[in-house]
Amino acid sequence: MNTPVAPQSLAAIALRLPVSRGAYYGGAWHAPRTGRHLDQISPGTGEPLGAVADCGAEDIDAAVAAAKQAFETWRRVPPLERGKMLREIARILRENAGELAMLDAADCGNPVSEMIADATIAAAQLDFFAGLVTEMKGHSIPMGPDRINFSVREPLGVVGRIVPFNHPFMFVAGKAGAPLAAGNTVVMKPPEQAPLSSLRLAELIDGLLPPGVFNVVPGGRDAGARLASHPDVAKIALIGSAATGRAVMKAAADTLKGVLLELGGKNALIAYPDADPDAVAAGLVGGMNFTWCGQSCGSTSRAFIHEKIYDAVLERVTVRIRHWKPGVPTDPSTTMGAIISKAQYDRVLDYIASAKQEGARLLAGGGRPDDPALAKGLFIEPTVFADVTPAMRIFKEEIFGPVVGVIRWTDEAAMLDQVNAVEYGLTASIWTNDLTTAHRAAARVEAGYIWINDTSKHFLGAPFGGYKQSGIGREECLEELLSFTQEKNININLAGAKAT
Ligand SMILES: NC(=O)c1ccc[n+]([C@@H]2O[C@H](COP(=O)([O-])OP(=O)(O)OC[C@H]3O[C@@H](n4cnc5c(N)ncnc54)[C@H](O)[C@@H]3O)[C@@H](O)[C@H]2O)c1
Repeated sequence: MNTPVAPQSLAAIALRLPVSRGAYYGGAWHAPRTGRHLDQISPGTGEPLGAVADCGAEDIDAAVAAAKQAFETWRRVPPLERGKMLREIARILRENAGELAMLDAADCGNPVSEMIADATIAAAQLDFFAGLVTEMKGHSIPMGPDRINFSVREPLGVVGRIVPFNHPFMFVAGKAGAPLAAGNTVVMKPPEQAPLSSLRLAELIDGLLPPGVFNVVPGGRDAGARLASHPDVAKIALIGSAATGRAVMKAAADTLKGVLLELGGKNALIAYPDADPDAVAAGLVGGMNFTWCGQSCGSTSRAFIHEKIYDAVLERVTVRIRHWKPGVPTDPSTTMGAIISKAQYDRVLDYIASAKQEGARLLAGGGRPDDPALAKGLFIEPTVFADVTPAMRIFKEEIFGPVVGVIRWTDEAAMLDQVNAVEYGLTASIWTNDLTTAHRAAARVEAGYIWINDTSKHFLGAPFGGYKQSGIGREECLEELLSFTQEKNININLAGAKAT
């Protein structure tokens, strides 16, 4: 169960930075062998949050060695015992949800009020996979009266997990659930832009699991690349961009390890003429996840609105969008946070400039907020462009920022071709009151996760993942657990070990 935290109690939570700033592996803290550190800056205020180890290949090697050794112990821990330990971690996350939310708000710029949900979602994921440990089942296969044939599922070994900045804590904690439940050990590489909550997690759960079972190695591309290519890593799972997905897959190829890839999206919202313009407007702004500046893989950043309701929807969008106002992320009343880094901030502004230049009509936002209290942070207003066309950059490329492009359509077949004319295929949101239309559109859209008359929500147990270049594999479901196992078939000759 989620523990709700009232805004007034959030305001009472002090920002508590982790004391440990190195790598956590083998159940202990280690200074980076690279000798390098990265300064952490709060995106909302520009305040320094201290330096964190910038680990590299040597650190990954040491962590993988510790994880490899721990695998021999962890794989023998009875499944229900493993589940019990994961549930205990989930309990600790809930108990410290406010503190962890405050830390992520300061480090990654998402509003603290929403980051509480991240901690509780991570706890729910751990509970979910803890409950699935006995579903790691094999089968028995009929082979005749004098034989028994059956298969069992075993863990893979050391699993490498690389995660991005948009939900640092939720990913670092929640994504450890499936591989650990299945009996693997994990080397986690948190995002270099926001590693503090992962270090705090390691501090909070230190001693709960046998040493080396769960390891955290902060660093950037070097550390990630070594994890992907390491010969003793049995599987590599990435949440990140399509470009990084390609690099990870190439690095994994040398040792033929499996990959699980959750990548980017350029997702479509499709509104049919029978849909209520007000509901569509709410879906359009809600689906953009402006709370975390659109920095969400599932954001529906291309809205295809039928011409019959186009003007009515846009009119309502300009009203509804006022709910999202950039503000200091650690302030409990803030509804929209800051952009993660200067590089990403410049990138988003560049996309806004390109849309203006290419002839899109700016409907809302389009630049920095003018509030002087926000002058030191990386803030961009929620931005809507109307009259976007397929030739424009903002139609095709993932911005990963608070910018949505609205496209007018008349012909369904042509519209669906445009929806599918991008390299991505992660989510889609379809708005209509007609069941036949909804099914027809859902069948045609090339995406792995589709909402009808809804947006953004994830349903634990339902497979989440992408078509095309949005990824390989499915998460948040039983298949995720099974993807961290391998099947062994055993054939018994009942005649016994006798000479014939
Ligand atoms: N499908 C999903 O579930 C999902 C969820 C959240 C974010 N994302 C995607 O993540 C991207 C935004 O995050 P980002 O900008 O941090 O992505 P990114 O790909 O730049 O970085 C993601 C992680 O990969 C690491 N990395 C970078 N280069 C690497 C390399 N060559 N080898 C190994 N690791 C490497 C980074 O250090 C980071 O930890 C967007 O494309 C977004 O859509 C996808």
